[in-house]
Amino acid sequence: MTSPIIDLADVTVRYGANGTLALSSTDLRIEQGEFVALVGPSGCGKSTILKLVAGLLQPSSGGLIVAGRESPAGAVRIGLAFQNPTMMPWLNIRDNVMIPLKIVEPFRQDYARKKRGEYAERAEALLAQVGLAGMGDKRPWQLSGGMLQRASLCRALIHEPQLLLLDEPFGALDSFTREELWSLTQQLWLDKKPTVLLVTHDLREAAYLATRICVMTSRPGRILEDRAVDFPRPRTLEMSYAPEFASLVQALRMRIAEARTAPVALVPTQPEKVAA
Ligand SMILES: Nc1ncnc2c1ncn2[C@@H]1O[C@H](COP(=O)(O)OP(=O)(O)OP(=O)(O)O)[C@@H](O)[C@H]1O
Repeated sequence: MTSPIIDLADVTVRYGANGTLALSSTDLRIEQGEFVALVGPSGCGKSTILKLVAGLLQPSSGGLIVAGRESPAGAVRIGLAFQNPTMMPWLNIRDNVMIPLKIVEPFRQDYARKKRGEYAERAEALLAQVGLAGMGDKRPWQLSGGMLQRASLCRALIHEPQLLLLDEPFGALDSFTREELWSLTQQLWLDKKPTVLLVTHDLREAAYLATRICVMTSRPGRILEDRAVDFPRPRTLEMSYAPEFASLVQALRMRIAEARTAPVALVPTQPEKVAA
């Protein structure tokens, strides 16, 4: 058996001394190439897990291993996309997409030396793949929300991350655009098979995209239920209206409703450090 790319073992996160206990006794193992959706009541700690895995936060107690290391920084190439695709307004879309290549090694050195043209072509190819052919010269304010989110996906993928962290990336979009981007995200995952951790409130989205769905308890969050999603690929919107798909979504909805009304009181079992 291979070791997991992400391994949280009995993790606690408290924000500030005597502050919010966001996670308690949280265990989560994710194997390379999985597409895991984290769902649960609002404020249960989903984004906190993403921040831990991204290396933006340290556990107050418990163990965190990402790609075999205790510190995620530098352990693995990570791509990030959030609900609000923040773009640098002074850069065009192509240059925004290329930002990770200017920052992340080994691309950084080559970017400075010789490969800018080659990288620009890579950005254009990705933009074309997400339906933004010819948009590279536009400024962020010239694009719609859906177009910006597509560009943000390109930026998350341009440096070929082994780990893709998505925090409600489609939450602000209308339902038609959102569903288009599900299909696109599925295709991008099938092409390169990065490990994906997706935080979402949209249970249809989770069922459409994920190989596994982890339902969390209300805060302090931990994994309440861990379900494999076995629908065949590529999944289609038609499939998302089939009875077995609808019953999965309904079961998840019920589970989250239970988690909201019956908060689980948990006491940390190990000495805590305090998160910033
Ligand atoms: N930097 C911080 N300082 C203090 N408390 C925080 C901080 N970040 C998050 N929290 C608190 O920790 C808890 C978990 O937050 P987190 O953002 O991880 O939840 P979430 O499940 O992603 O929420 P939502 O579904 O509403 O986006 C919440 O009560 C939140 O208010």
